[in-house]
Amino acid sequence: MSFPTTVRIFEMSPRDGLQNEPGELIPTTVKVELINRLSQCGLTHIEAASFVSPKWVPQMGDASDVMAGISRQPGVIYAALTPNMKGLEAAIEAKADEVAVFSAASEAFTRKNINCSIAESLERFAPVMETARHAGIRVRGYVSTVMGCPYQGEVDPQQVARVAKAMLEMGCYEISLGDTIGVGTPLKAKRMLEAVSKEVPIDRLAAHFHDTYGQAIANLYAVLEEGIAVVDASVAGLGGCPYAKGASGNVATEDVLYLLQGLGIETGTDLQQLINTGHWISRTLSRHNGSKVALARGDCHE
Ligand SMILES: CC(C)(COP(=O)([O-])OP(=O)([O-])OC[C@H]1O[C@@H](n2cnc3c(N)ncnc32)[C@H](O)[C@@H]1OP(=O)([O-])[O-])[C@@H](O)C(=O)NCCC(=O)NCCSC(=O)C[C@@](C)(O)CC(=O)[O-]
Repeated sequence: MSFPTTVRIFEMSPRDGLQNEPGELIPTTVKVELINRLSQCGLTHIEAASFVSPKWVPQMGDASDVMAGISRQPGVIYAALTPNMKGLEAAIEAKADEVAVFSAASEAFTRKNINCSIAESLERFAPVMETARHAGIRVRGYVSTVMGCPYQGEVDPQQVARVAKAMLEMGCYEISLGDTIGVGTPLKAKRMLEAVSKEVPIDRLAAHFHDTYGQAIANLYAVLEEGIAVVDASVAGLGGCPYAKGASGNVATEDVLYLLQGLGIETGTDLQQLINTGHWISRTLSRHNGSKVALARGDCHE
């Protein structure tokens, strides 16, 4: 395979980036400003909110207010996580452009994350898919723990392939493969992708890599080489997972963009504006900026 000529970045920071932020609840105004700034950078796909139980993920409890507060830009998709019908109904009400259902390749992780088995999660998604289809809303699917699980350890690539296939057959337009705790390495990433792409065409797959072990950029390079053309990333490397202790954020969007620019791959995103946004949100949350590119470029030039 060879590298794709264009890559779509799916920006995760307002959802995956903020859902696990410790301490006080992040003000809705900060989330809204983050999303607006991201859309000004040229990003066209932003996961803006999560309609999950606020008892489980308190930081996402203001999802409806966030969706109501943003300045929607033409051509930008504002997406939301919806684990069940209750979430979907709220997301439709909030005018989410698309939604996402999420399961995992590990039974133990699925139980901790959404309180059911993998099979039950798929059953729960069936009415979500049906209702979203009637409402004309596209549904993305996430498979977590594709390269390792914080509870069960090793994860069989064939199991990742089975769950990904089931979600595709259910009607998900794209399956995002989550290295939830960032334990993957390039060879592992390639082997996992090899197994999954036998069941799901590569142009229906996305890479969602966390950077816990500092391997996310290397892993991305490996899967881009195999033809992956959709990458999930989070500005300033914001994030973690509430049900994956010790997991750090998604790979930083700035670092992904720098890699892609070096490969001559188009994304339509402004790197300097993204760096400024990463510095701004890191300052606002009093948080270390997890982007190496942003740190190398120094302070913001706003
Ligand atoms: C799935 C449930 C709801 C099951 O949770 P449950 O407790 O089994 O569900 P339930 O149906 O018994 O409901 C319990 C309570 O939650 C309420 N509830 C029920 N559903 C909703 C909803 N949609 N929105 C708001 N409230 C909701 C419901 O009304 C009820 O309220 P009560 O009667 O106790 O007052 C719960 O486990 C949950 O919300 N989990 C979310 C976990 C989560 O958000 N994890 C992070 C996202 S996944 C991720 O980060 C990985 C990813 C995608 O990034 C990829 C990767 O990196 O690998």
